[in-house]
Amino acid sequence: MVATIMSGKLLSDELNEEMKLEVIKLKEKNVTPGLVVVLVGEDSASQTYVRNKEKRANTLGIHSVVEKYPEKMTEMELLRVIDRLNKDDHFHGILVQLPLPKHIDSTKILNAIRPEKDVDGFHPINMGKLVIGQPERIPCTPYGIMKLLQRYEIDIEGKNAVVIGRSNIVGKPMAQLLLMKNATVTIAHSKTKNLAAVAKEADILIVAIGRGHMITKDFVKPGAVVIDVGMNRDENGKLIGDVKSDEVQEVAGHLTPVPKGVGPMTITMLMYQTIESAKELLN
Ligand SMILES: Nc1nc2c(c(=O)[nH]1)N[C@@H](CN(C=O)c1ccc(C(=O)N[C@@H](CCC(=O)O)C(=O)O)cc1)CN2
Repeated sequence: MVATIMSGKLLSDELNEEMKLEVIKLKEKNVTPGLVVVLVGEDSASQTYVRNKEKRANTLGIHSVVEKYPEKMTEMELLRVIDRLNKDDHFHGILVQLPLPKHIDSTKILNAIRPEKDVDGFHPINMGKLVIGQPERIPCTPYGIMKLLQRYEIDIEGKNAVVIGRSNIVGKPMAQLLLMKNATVTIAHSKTKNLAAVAKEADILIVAIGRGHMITKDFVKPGAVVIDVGMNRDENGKLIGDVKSDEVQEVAGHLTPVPKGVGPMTITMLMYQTIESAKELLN
């Protein structure tokens, strides 16, 4: 068996065309969706992601501003920035690029964003709404994965889904979204006993561990759908996923590549939620 490759890049391109039309319609009603991205410090990967977000927003016709601040900025100063952006009607979405410098408590900062403008879906109100099955803003990576599963017509109801990783950004919201589609969901993590056996039960396996090539074919049930959220650098600096794709693709039914799998969908869903947030102005 050779797995079908689920291309986040292709789906992103399709959704971009739809979003461009949505933005044109909103502009005809005098609403220009606005996104502000706040970047603190000099992390080079973060700078790349922020640049990509800005580029994508511009392509779609979204008003996009990047506010850059020095590494030594204080928590209080950043809270004041958020307060100002919360009140600025030009912005329907506020995103604070993570990770923040260590001296700043990211939870405090994310909790200060107005939930309506929280296009990352990380605010406790938005997380809570997701948990009670009334989502309004959804973390972009798991949201993008759900769109990929839908696009590739993956049946979720009644399936065994195993999510490896329990972060607030990916693992927990991912499990919740799969549960909402009536999967039987297991969350596995670093303390899980016999991870390979647990993973091998999965019809849908979501891997967000952060360890390059850790998931070999021994973790995968034949025909399973395998979603690789990992973004790691190997010894040559090459981007690799958590899944050893060359051997897993011989066992899995579907597999997301790294790059061009889950990554592009994260940015796409950020744009999508910015547009949705702007649309709410019309209601
Ligand atoms: N506030 C947030 N911070 C961070 C998030 C987030 O969702 N919200 N996620 C990550 C970084 N990230 C977006 O911010 C992100 C990372 C990677 C990609 C992506 O498209 N990756 C490409 C490969 C890029 C490369 O070559 O390095 C791919 O997978 O094809 C998009 C978004 C942490 N911070």
